[in-house]
Amino acid sequence: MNTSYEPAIHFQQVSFSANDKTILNLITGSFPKGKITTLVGPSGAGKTTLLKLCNGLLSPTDGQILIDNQHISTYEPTALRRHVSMALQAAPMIAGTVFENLALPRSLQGKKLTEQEAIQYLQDVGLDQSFLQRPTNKLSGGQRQKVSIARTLINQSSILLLDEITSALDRQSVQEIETLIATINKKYNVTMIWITHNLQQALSIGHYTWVMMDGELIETGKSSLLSAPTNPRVLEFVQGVNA
Ligand SMILES: Nc1ncnc2c1ncn2[C@@H]1O[C@H](COP(=O)(O)OP(=O)(O)OP(=O)(O)O)[C@@H](O)[C@H]1O
Repeated sequence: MNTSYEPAIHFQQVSFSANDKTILNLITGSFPKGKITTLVGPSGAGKTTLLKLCNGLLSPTDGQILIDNQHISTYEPTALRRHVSMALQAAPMIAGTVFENLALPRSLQGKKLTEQEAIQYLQDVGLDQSFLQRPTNKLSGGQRQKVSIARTLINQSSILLLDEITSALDRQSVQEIETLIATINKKYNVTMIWITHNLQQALSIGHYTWVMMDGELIETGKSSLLSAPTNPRVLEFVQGVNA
């Protein structure tokens, strides 16, 4: 990984075990500020576990995690979740309207979101104001993902964790979400860590990539490393995915 970039998140010798099983083993590396880094690797490699360590949903068994140069444990948990937001494949929503879902992050802080602000956030994700009063159970998969992303914008998070947000979507929605993420990344300078099984997506959208296998970080660097891997384990993984 190019060390000339300021890290938004730094892992130093981080390990994580659960039920006597080592899930992550001595992970050291950084996620550059304002850039999109993809996390790729076979199923069970530990990618989601690593993401959960980044926003305090899990705590390391060993090692240190720094968020914006500050030890993760020094953040108050709700402040950390605002600073580091997460969007999931299922885009979980509360029953109710899009507006109620957008207002949720604010209401949890005892604050209000105006309709005008909500419309602005919807525009940011390419949805018009007619969506405001729509029930979330009437949204398509792509629209749900857009609302879920808008909700993270309301937190004004500087770091966004994306866990396979396009894997359940049709081709057109995938393209729309990819464009949206690239636009948000540039517009708000948000650092993004994106788990994807789609190597083409990792190549085209990610600036950097982490390749994980069996709980270890086996390669990091510019995402172009995925197109011509020199590391034999990465090559084997890429050939397996493309087979
Ligand atoms: N709390 C836990 N206790 C025991 N094992 C766990 C726990 N959480 C995760 N694991 C195991 O750790 C490994 C890594 O899981 P993780 O979900 O992080 O992988 P992943 O790379 O995100 O996989 P996928 O691509 O399939 O989502 C898996 O074998 C999983 O079964």
